[in-house]
Amino acid sequence: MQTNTPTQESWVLEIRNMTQRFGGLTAVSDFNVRLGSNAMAGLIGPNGAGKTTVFNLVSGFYQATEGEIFICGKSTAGLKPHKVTALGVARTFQNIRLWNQMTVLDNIRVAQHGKLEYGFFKAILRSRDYFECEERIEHEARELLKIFELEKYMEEYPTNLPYGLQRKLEIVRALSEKPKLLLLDEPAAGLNSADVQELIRLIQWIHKTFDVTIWLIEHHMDVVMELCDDIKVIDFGQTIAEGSAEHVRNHPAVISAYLGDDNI
Ligand SMILES: Nc1ncnc2c1ncn2[C@@H]1O[C@H](COP(=O)(O)OP(=O)(O)OP(=O)(O)O)[C@@H](O)[C@H]1O
Repeated sequence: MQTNTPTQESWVLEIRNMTQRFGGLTAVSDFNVRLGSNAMAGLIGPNGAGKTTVFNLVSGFYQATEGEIFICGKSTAGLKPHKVTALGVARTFQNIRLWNQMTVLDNIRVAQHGKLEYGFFKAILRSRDYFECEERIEHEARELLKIFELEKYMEEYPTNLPYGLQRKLEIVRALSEKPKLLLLDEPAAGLNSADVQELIRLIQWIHKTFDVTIWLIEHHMDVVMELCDDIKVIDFGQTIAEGSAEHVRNHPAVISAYLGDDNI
């Protein structure tokens, strides 16, 4: 999957020959991908195909059994998730993972602490750096919530928000980390059709407005087909097709993988 044809070093994400085994099960097999800056790509496949495993590998939750992953040319080998985040990867989850004991505002503020410019001692000593940094984080969090029209929920707890807004908040939280690569794992899961349409518009707007590469897993085919220029299809961990929505939709291997599934 190649988008915007940048030079070799400037792929936002490059995965080379990645394989992931869990005991005797090969969840992902010889997987390759290249995403350039500002790409909007999709990863689809039937249940259990290996999609979330790919995201877990890219975001450092798993270390690949074989192969390599590069974020903007830097290898993620051996890096813990927070170090991968620092390289510019942010994600959302299939099942929303917000911090429900914190307010909406604090969810955004805390997410930004991965990129703090002051250290432990400056925090203890309450130095000027500490206060300036905290002020900036608070300001940015408020601005972001305003931009996404969530400011009236700032002091609410996430569970008090309608489900569609919780999904949106999770995306905003991921964006607050200023990622170069945003991984969205089934953002439309559980949404009604009106909310799905709103989500499509939201993702299109984010893509147009922010300098970020978006990679999306989604079971709603209309969402993937409408949003993504480039779609990769996997089944039992193997890549079975890739290309435009039109190409993938009519590919015999894809039709066969989804046979009996009304979604395609
Ligand atoms: N930590 C793990 N340990 C053992 N097996 C795992 C683990 N994570 C995933 N698997 C297995 O790997 C395979 C791929 O799972 P994965 O969750 O990546 O699929 P998926 O395409 O995201 O599925 P779905 O669309 O249903 O979410 C499945 O057979 C799953 O049971």
